[in-house]
Amino acid sequence: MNQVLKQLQPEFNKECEKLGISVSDKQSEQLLNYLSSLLKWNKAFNLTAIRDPKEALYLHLLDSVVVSPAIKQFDSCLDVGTGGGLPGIPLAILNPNKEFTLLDTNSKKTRFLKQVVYELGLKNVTVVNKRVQDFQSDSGYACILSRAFASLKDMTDWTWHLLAKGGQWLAMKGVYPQQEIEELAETLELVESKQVKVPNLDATRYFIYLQKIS
Ligand SMILES: C[S@@+](CC[C@H](N)C(=O)[O-])C[C@H]1O[C@@H](n2cnc3c(N)ncnc32)[C@H](O)[C@@H]1O
Repeated sequence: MNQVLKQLQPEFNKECEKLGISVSDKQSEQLLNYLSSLLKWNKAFNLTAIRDPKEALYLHLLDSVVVSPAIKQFDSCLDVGTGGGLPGIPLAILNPNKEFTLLDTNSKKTRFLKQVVYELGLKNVTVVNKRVQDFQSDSGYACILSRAFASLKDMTDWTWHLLAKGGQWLAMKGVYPQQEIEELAETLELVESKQVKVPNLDATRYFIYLQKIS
């Protein structure tokens, strides 16, 4: 593991505890090993603009960890436009009993993800290299989530066929997406919007839950 991250591990564990998110020693190791790989392979795979380990710890890892309580009601999740695995990999580490599919159209990124899943021994993750519009699933997903992916309209249009009956979309947004909500089709409804504070992140996070109107 990256030595700077190793030194930051107690701080990371404390932040998780303050957030009320329980992280075992093994999960903490896996989370930091994942971040370490992301930073190590960044140059080769072009995974993130953030290069500083401490910044990445807060802006990537903790920003993903805070999603964990928000998906507790879902047993299967599709992380669409997952990039280097955010928030999908941290969520899969923290929720070994849920199934995660991490999808991205960029084959370099999915190659990195397959390697990470293998190295961390994650049995609950499937990595898919496809445009989401071309991806099919038999049973669909209870939750389709995304971080920094697309407008709410594009996200829901492109993944409409992948949501299981009774499922919900969960979009992570940096500002409240009033305009995007107004542009949504009448066949969709806003279930809930939650404001979430991420440690060391000046901006507020908004979790937007959407569902189909039946
Ligand atoms: C800005 S990155 C965000 C990555 C990650 N979710 C994060 O928060 O760091 C958006 C990702 O969406 C992927 N993407 C864009 N359009 C896509 C599509 N139609 N289907 C699948 N992936 C797509 C891109 O390849 C890119 O990796």
